[in-house]
Amino acid sequence: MSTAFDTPTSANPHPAAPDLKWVNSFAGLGADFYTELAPSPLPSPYWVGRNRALARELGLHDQWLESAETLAALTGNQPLAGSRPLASVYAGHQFGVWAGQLGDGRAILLGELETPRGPQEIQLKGAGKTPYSRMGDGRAVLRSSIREFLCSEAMHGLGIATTRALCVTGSDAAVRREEIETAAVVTRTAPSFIRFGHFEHFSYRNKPAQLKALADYVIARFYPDCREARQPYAALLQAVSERTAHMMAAWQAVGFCHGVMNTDNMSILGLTIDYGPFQFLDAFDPGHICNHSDDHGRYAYNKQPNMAYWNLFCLGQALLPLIENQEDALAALESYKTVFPQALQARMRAKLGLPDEHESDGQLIESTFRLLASNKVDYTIFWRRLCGFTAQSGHEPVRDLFFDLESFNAWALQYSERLAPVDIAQKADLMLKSNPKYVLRNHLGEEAIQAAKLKDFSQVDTLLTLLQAPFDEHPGQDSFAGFPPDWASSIAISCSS
Ligand SMILES: Nc1ncnc2c1ncn2[C@@H]1O[C@H](COP(=O)(O)OP(=O)(O)OP(=O)(O)O)[C@@H](O)[C@H]1O
Ligand SMILES: [Mg+2]
Repeated sequence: MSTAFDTPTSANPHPAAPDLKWVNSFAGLGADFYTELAPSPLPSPYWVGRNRALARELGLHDQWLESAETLAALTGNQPLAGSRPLASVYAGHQFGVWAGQLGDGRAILLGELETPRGPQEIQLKGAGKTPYSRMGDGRAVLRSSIREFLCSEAMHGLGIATTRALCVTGSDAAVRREEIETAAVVTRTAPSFIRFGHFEHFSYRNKPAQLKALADYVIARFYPDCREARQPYAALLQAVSERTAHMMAAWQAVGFCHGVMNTDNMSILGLTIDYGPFQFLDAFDPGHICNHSDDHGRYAYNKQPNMAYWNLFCLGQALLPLIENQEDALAALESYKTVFPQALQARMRAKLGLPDEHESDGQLIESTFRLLASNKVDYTIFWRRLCGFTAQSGHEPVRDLFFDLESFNAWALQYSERLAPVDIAQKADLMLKSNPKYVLRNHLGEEAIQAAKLKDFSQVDTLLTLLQAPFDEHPGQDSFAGFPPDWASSIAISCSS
């Protein structure tokens, strides 16, 4: 099939400037939804990390991510022909409180590209001030940009719905946070960056026509089945609730803490969005709070599923003028309460290597979580070691992780009994595909960041390779799959980014 991304032709001689096909459908919503503006340039940009696999998926030439023109364009220093840069307006509830109008304060949407994976929006995060920057400087620092770049690809590698990251470019331009840092820009992609907060904005401003236009746009592009429903907007709320439920089950199963689940950070497509103070659990602590700015633990690991429901409730309220009937809205939200536990249980069964469902599985999963919590066991290492556990053998490497051996032995007996009828090869295969060896632990990100600050980007590259295939063994790279060092617990990740 011939696409706009095929090998260069005489009409399109430079691989750095492929004939990108822009659609820019969001811009078609009209001026109430955004402000058109160009990104602000940064001096002397350089590459920090490049995701060639994603570039290929998007149908871009390999050389595209090598060229100086692309570097300039994705740092915001040079326009890309056909793009239509804009910052969108949204609102949100932050830490449970209505925050009023927000918007893309440092992210600029270049537009939407036609790609072999369907239309994809291209956004530059950290590309300068916009009318929605409020007190912010419109910038993102190198540290947080590397974290976002690596984590979005890690989540994708884990099979979790997420925005993606094509590259990070840096500049030595100074950015003031707690200390002086340097600037960076992450080029992100997603079918859409629309958040719950976009709907809240038009609802709270009492703009029903815009609210309806936005809902119709989202339905037409992403939830076309809802159009056929008796109440399309209630159907939309239900579909978003279900996607969010699947995303939350995936987070909980892998031990991912998001850290800032405000409604402006909830994607209408059920994608993980805004990688700020996130963390993959080291020792299993259900009440773990990864965001040092989250004083009351609103977004602690074990509260995330309820917070997602709270956020969906806000979306439901925002959609009420369209749904009209409160009963329909509540019924649509109910789906979260059934889909989330089912999806979580399915994921946990896979982690335990149980291909079929059994009525005692819920109890086994509960007792596994309790055991991990009381022994503060490393979450990722436990599950990976468990892949070698059978009813007859492989207990030792798992037992070594526990100090309360009596409880472990009781649990191991319960698990062994459940495993008895399961085919060993099938179990191992399922578990090795469900329990990653590599996750982006805080200390791994931190080491890559420290090296990157000295202009050594090799660890960013290495981590990207490992995290894009986190279930594979990667011989020779075991040091990236080990226990966190003692200093890892002193890493303080806050909202500052
Ligand atoms: N340095 C900054 N300059 C301008 N606006 C900012 C800055 N940091 C955050 N904001 C804005 O503050 C609000 C909340 O920020 P939050 O940290 O949730 O988002 P973010 O990390 O900037 O981006 P995103 O959600 O797009 O990944 C958003 O409207 C965001 O654009
Ligand atoms: Mg945000």
